[in-house]
Amino acid sequence: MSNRQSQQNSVKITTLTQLASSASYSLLDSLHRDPDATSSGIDYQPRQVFSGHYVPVRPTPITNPKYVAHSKNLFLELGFDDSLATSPDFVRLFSGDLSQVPEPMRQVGWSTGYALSIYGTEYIQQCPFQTGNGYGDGRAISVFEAVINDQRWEMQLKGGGRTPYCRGADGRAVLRSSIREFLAQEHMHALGVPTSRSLSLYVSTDKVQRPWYSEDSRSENPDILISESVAITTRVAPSFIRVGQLELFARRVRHQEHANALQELEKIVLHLIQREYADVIDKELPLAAQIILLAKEFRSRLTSLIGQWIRVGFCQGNFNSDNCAAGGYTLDYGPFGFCDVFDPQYSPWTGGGLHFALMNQPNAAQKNFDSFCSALRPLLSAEHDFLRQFDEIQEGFSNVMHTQMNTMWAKKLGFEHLNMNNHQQLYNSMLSELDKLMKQTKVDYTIFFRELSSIPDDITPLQKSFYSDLAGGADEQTLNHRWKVWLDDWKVLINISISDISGDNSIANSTNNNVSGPQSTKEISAHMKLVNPKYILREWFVVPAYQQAVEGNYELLHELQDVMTQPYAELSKDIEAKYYRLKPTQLFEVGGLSHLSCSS
Ligand SMILES: Nc1ncnc2c1ncn2[C@@H]1O[C@H](COP(=O)(O)OP(=O)(O)OP(=O)(O)O)[C@@H](O)[C@H]1O
Ligand SMILES: [Mg+2]
Repeated sequence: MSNRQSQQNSVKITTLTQLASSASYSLLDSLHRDPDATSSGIDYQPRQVFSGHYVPVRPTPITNPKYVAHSKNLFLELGFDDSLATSPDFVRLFSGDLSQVPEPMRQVGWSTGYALSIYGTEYIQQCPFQTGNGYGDGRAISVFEAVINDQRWEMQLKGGGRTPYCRGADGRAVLRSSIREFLAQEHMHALGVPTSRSLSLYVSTDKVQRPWYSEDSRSENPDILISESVAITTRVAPSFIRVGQLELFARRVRHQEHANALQELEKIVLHLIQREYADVIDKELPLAAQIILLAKEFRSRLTSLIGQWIRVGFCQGNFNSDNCAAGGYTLDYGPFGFCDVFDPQYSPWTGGGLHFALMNQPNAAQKNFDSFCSALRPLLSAEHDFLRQFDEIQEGFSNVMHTQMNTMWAKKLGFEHLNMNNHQQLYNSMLSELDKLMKQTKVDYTIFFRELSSIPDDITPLQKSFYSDLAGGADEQTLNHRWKVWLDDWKVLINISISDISGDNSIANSTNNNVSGPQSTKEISAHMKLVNPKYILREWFVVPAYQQAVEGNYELLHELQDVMTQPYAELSKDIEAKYYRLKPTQLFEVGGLSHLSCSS
């Protein structure tokens, strides 16, 4: 019986008391508490936190919490009954009120400090004290950790109120940004991209002021102040340890800030291994050997993650080390976006420049990996052999990243099983012409690859993805001719890959050494449709959903939730007409819709 079936058949959790019995607070019980913190968790003023791994914080509940949405998929995986999402105890806890939770749940949550590196450069100015001791979870508060179906989960409120790291801000998240994060997390999971997950979303009657864009504003930055409802989303992950968190402790070691600095670094690293890498790293190994395995595995997860992001056209517009989860999954859906037009320089965040643009994400990831390595290095200082291996792992990042990207493109184009050694030249020229054509024609990335996945007879279906209005001076006839030639070349390769598999040609050097590849174009098409999604969470789908939600109508939000958790499926004609289409030209360049200045 599959895991999912056994969960469906087992008795569902319907009360918070039942859920409480799975409580297991590994972080609170094995890491160090800030010695200056009070255990009551009434700790809302910005202050410096000099040591310890976490600060106990009691969330500040939102007033009149009202149910907006929950993730049915995650509920199913966790064995939660859907009714739990609207049960008073559950709503109370996940809207920030811990005062009545059943034992052994704890009435105090926790927030963690972290450091920040932007594209590999260490920053401390972001911290109000200019020391780095005031920077961390300013509005994220974890409230529960549990082992459910043999898997450890941490549940964290986003927008749960102020913490010592709030830097004078209000600790809140608005409904708009909460809906974006809520939808995106479950969409990414359905796309098969590792990510934090969404549990629940509650809105309040409380309002806060936020800078935003006036209607149809073309301005880069918000130009008005608006009043918005606050909300709390709960996100769930095996841990929320960020690369920036490891850096914080490593910097303290480097600057010899206190006597326990090295011990705190070691503890957080071992804790990370247990939370995120227990299945691949034996905890009985010496520390240095564990660190080598950790670096190797994180490199593998991170490079694979970036390949997956690019596969689905996802851009993490602010991929700093504090937004880089050390478990190797996607975290912090602030200024993120899925590209409509294929543009290597696509970046949804106006402040991200080219650093965090779509096709520069491998480089941004490498910078975060370098920050990760420099955080681990103090733990290897006396271990020369291990240090050499560690250097090799760090230096090997770009090669591994390159291989991941090649594999990703091969899969996206239906060549999972092509024997590259025999056809490299043909393959390379096909790929390079595709790159040029996609840029010159201005294709819709999702629609193009989805249409290609049907292995069309001619270019007519592909033309559905062309933004002809944007192609500027390009000569349409010449482009169409080039597309015809390209499609023929691509199909020659597709046919070769089928004969490679069915014939005697050696498969030993194929991209993944798997001999049981597809035997027909039909099978290749089916494979491609599992790699190239049909439905993608475009920002201009989300905007009307949150605009409606602000009025108390969640219909569009729930429809999007439904569609975007089945991104590879063929859905109804109505849904197709609504969600499988080009971005309307008039929506390009509109602030809040085509770009964002911050996560607010
Ligand atoms: N309204 C707010 N109140 C307090 N702190 C905030 C607020 N908004 C952002 N921050 C803090 O500013 C920093 C940078 O924000 P960023 O947009 O990267 O993160 P975020 O979206 O709040 O959170 P996360 O990375 O946890 O998903 C974070 O440390 C965050 O906690
Ligand atoms: Mg962040």
